[in-house]
Amino acid sequence: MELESNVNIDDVVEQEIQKNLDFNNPKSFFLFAGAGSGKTRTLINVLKFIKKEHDENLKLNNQKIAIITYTNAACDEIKSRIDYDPLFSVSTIHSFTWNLIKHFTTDIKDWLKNKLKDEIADLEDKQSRARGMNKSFIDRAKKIESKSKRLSILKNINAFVYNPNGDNVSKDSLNHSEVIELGAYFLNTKELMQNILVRKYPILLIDESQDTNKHLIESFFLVQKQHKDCFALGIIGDMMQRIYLDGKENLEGDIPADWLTPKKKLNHRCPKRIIKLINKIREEGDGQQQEPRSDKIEGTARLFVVQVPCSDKKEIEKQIAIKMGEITKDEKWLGENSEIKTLTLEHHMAAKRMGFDNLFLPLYSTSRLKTGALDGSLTGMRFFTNTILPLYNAWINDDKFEIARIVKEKSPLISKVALIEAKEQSVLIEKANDAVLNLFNLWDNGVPTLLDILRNVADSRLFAIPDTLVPIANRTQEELIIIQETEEEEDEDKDLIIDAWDEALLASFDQIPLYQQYLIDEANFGTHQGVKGREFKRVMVILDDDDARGNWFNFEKLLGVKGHTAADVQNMNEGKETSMDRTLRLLYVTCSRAEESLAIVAYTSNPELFARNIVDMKWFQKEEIEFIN
Ligand SMILES: Nc1ncnc2c1ncn2[C@@H]1O[C@H](COP(=O)(O)OP(=O)(O)OP(=O)(O)O)[C@@H](O)[C@H]1O
Repeated sequence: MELESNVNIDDVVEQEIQKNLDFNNPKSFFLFAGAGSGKTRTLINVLKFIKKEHDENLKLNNQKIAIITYTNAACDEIKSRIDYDPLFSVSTIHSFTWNLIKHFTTDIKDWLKNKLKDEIADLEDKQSRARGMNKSFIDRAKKIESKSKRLSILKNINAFVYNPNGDNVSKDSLNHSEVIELGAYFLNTKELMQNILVRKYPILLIDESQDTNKHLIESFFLVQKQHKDCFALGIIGDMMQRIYLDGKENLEGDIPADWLTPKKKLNHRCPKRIIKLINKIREEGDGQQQEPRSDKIEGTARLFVVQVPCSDKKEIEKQIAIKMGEITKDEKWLGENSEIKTLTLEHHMAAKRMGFDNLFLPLYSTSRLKTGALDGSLTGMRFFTNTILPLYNAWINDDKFEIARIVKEKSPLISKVALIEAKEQSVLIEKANDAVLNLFNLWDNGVPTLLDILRNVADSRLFAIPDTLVPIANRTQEELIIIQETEEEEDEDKDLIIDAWDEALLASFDQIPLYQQYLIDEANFGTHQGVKGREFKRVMVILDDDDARGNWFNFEKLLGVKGHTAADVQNMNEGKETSMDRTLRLLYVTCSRAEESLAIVAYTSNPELFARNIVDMKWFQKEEIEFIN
């Protein structure tokens, strides 16, 4: 008997949202949409409906619909699918927030003035209690100096600048987190800002809401609450796919009772077997379940359990791919031309395997730098990836035009102002050329460290040094000696961010292109974060706590091979997030990328127990598990 098709069962979700898009009485909604449920398609259909039904009215009122997505690529995709219609303003959270606040120069100045004053007072207080000259003392002095300088030039700024995709190192610029903080602060405290928002955009739709900055999400919730009659929020997301630390925990639980909460049931991406697995994984989380499309294939999921310690992991994974080729009869698992996406749960593992760990790990292990290290937005990192690396590439390709273009665009030595003020412009240009030559002399004796490069650029002033790196770049010889001599001292007031950078900058410059490749996900090897929203026919998910290090993720604990620590138990009792929650979510995200077949490779100290637990949890059947010793 032919099974009845279910492929249209989610049409009601769009209809429900559309029906409630009444501009005289708008209803906010939280659309629950699990992996592969076609969020983008729903969003586009809703936008097309708005265009058809409300275009004229919106134009008459000079209003637009705002859509916030997570990445520039997602913005481009949506814009192209709505034919670049100006009725819709599609942007990332950073550019949306900046457009909202950018004309409030005086208010931004006040906010920044207070923030800098507080920070300086706090640093001075610590300085006054310091026991003597040591690394922390020197670092703090540099920070006081640079913050005081920023404070003193505030009054001269006529307008702030900010580029969501840029370096933001000029004196009048704001950085990414300042823009987000300002947005949330203004929305919470300024009625005018709220009115501007709701007047301009009667509907604000937020995609990937689980990873959108929690402070801003809360501010948008507040605006909605205070402007219910003329403003609706549409939040689209899946809490099981929350990856960044910035996102709001338990977003779903905070949705007001009068909102619509439609749910998509279908998964259009994965085959039946894999949906069964991700449903089981999800049972351990929020319990939401999906249905496969009735026209989907069965697909394949296999678990390979590897005893650790073991030798060559690369070879083991190669053999597993061959086995998957035999099981699935799919040649693309095999050989040189195989098309497999290997995903890891942990960035640590990816960094180590790809060889940029010295650079990445110190930053990634520091909680305030973690998200920036993951998405490549740290200004300190961008200095190397977006200025030095392109310059270096131009240098090895002997591309003089490109070198000149980068220097012209970025060097304060030949900035417009400097050239206007100069008596002889040619002198400045020569100085910039010498600085470039001098920089590349560093490569004469092998690949320099990032610290060598930083110091060289700080000396020549070829490029502006990002604020975070200034204390490190400007250390004098005497200070370096004191730092060396006092390095081992215990100091509870030490600056974790500077310390992390101190360690990261010891990495060789060679690690920058590898990190960059990882960021833009060119490598065949990725992590959950790089593959957000993507899909691949064949997926190999690697679980390896040994390589993962640290207590951020731990699949052996999740699967009962290792016991919970006292801290885990305490966190669980207090309802706080644990490494098991995070691991579960990442497992869900990675496994749900597979369109046809999936191999999970688990490196574990106790293969028998691991396999037994996983069978008990009904994630896999015995026949689907293979042991590798
Ligand atoms: N109504 C539909 N009919 C057929 N295919 C669909 C439908 N909706 C989505 N798809 C397809 O299903 C796949 C998953 O869709 P999409 O990537 O938009 O899901 P998603 O909700 O963003 O998933 P995730 O959160 O896992 O990234 C895509 O290949 C998409 O083209």
